[in-house]
Amino acid sequence: MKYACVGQSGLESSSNFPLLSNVLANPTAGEVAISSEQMVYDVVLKQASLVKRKLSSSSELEVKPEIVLPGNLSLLSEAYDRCGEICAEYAKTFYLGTLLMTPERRRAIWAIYVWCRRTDELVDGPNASHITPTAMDRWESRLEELFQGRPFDMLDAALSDTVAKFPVDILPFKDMIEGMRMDLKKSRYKNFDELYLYCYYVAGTVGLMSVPVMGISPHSEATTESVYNAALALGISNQLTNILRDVGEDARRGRVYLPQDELAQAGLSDDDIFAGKVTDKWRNFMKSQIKRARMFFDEAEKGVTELNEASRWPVWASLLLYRQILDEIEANDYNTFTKRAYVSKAKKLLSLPMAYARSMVPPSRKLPHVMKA
Ligand SMILES: CC(C)=CCC/C(C)=C/CC/C(C)=C/CC/C(C)=C/[C@@H]1[C@@H](COP(=O)(O)OP(=O)(O)O)[C@]1(C)CC/C=C(\C)CC/C=C(\C)CCC=C(C)C
Ligand SMILES: [Mn+2]
Repeated sequence: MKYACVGQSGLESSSNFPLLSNVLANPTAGEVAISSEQMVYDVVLKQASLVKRKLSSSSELEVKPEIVLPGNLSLLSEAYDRCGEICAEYAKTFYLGTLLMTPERRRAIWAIYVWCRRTDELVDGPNASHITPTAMDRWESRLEELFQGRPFDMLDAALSDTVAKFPVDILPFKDMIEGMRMDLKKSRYKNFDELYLYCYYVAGTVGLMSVPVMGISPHSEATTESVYNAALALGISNQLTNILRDVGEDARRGRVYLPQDELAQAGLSDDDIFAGKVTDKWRNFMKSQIKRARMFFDEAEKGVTELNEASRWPVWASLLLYRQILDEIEANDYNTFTKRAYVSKAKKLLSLPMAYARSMVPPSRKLPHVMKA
């Protein structure tokens, strides 16, 4: 059966899918039209059931014992240390947050971070103009190899060890590569449905990769699916924020990630983006985009408390810090053409104890059913 993705306005709510409607529109003959959100939700369900199955079939906790040859042990620990250094260099606050996690979880998250960073660098880094589809295919083959225990280099070896120890599936990794491929060949997004899929590929996937390592609290009564859904929402909200912050920078590279149909509805076009003038039309457009990004952050909040206690702080910190970029965009009068919205050091510092306080809140218990008099 063939599936066709369809467009959605993206701001309405529906019962099955938390933030979007699942409208079927204009499928061509022989196709069943499903929205990007439905496609991505299927991935969430698959990941959640996979992790449940793997955990219930294993008699140990999540971490498998080390079976390594004596010489390899120190090589592996060097590889993880290098991942930690890279993480500290690129994402200091997040790195600090990981220090609260258990050593196994912490180094596994570093290994995932480094693989994501390297994947992003392929299309965003200094050599991006030389990256061909073949290079992406080779990167994907390397991924498959490392999942089968045959890493190509030291950093891959750390991830190879991580995926052997935690119930991490290859699909979100492959999907991230797919997102980078999309970035190479696509510079416009017809509607929010197309943009949603892109955001899932490049950022929602990070949530799906991280939860099996971070772990869900043993006290959580939430369903695994709902926690994965929140993780996905955090990735989407971060990426939407990233896009709103970088409108000017992306336009200078010939890229417009904003949904074309919503721009048109607001009376705007690519030319307005390239001209970079803050008008009332632009302000109104940005207000609705910010509102949507905040809805995804709200959705993400519901899941953070359900994570293992030691994993909550870095996630809260990342959520609070990234969400404040939206406040800064507002404070800059929506000028994301020439001003980069950033959160000051003072505000960042203030957010850290706030994140810590939130991370102390245990998962909520379902109230026992109370009979009405
Ligand atoms: C605690 C935490 C944040 C863990 C995630 C660690 C991790 C593996 C991060 C990888 C990030 C990465 C390098 C992704 C590659 C693609 C990319 C660059 C995406 C953008 C990140 C922001 O980076 P930056 O501002 O540096 O962007 P530029 O390249 O400079 O443009 C993204 C916007 C998305 C990153 C997505 C997340 C951080 C989502 C994390 C979600 C979770 C950890 C799930 C938490 C669980 C629940 C239940 C809420
Ligand atoms: Mn990037």
